[in-house]
Amino acid sequence: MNYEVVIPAAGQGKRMNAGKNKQFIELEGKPVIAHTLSVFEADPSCTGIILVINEAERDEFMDMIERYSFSKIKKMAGGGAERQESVYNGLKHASEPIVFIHDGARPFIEYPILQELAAAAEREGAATLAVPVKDTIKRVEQGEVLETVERSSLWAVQTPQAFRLSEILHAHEDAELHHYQGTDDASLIERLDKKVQVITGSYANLKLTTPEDLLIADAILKQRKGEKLHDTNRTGI
Ligand SMILES: Nc1ccn([C@@H]2O[C@H](COP(=O)(O)OP(=O)(O)OP(=O)(O)O)[C@@H](O)[C@H]2O)c(=O)n1
Ligand SMILES: C[C@](O)(CO)[C@H](O)COP(=O)(O)O
Repeated sequence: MNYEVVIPAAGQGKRMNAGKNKQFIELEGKPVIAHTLSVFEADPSCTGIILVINEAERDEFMDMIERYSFSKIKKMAGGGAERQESVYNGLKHASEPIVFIHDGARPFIEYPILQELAAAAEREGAATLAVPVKDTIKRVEQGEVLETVERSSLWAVQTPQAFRLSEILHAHEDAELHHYQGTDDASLIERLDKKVQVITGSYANLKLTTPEDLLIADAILKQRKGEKLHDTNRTGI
């Protein structure tokens, strides 16, 4: 099933504290955003990529696109002050009935799960990847525990999230109208009392947020490289 993807990459990476947009941090010599784009570039069902960027970084993005010969980027939209605004700016350029939204800062998404997500979005209207939380979660105020939240139904939500285009556009329009700020796009659908299907993702699909995430990122890449080498040796290719 075909889809387009909106990739917000217009953040500042404040928590990463790298002195630049974290999209341009290199992992094994390749910028984070190039790792992310490569997955969608390689997926035949992805018909177009809408990349959302800071205008001030346009030249840097253009150089990266040329260097890796990405051919599916149909639009580079300008980012907004918050992620939600950046995504909405990108969505306005989408045209496929199914659209994915995926953080530029999640470079480890893997190809096989994308079809499952697209099918769920077509069937249910909205779908997200998520994983069960591993830690005990407590509600805390002013350094004091208020309660321990029952963990069995808590999931950590990831991207991609997939939607019928008409529905997510309407949800963003309505959120803007009512000044609602969510931390993901699925929550904009939820506030309209519509269903969001959960597809179990992978703990490796982490969002690079703080410096220690880069250590995990290196380990994931090394492990994947090792796996590829192992496959190549087995098949003799
Ligand atoms: N105004 C914004 C804010 C975020 N993003 C993008 O949304 C994704 C997830 O956001 P986050 O991890 O919070 O990234 P930053 O906003 O860059 O990080 P920070 O909050 O630490 O500054 C990232 O790919 C980021 O580039 C965006 O396009 N526009
Ligand atoms: C959308 C998201 O990736 C879901 O986990 C996440 O909420 C975006 O990151 P932010 O730090 O809230 O901008």
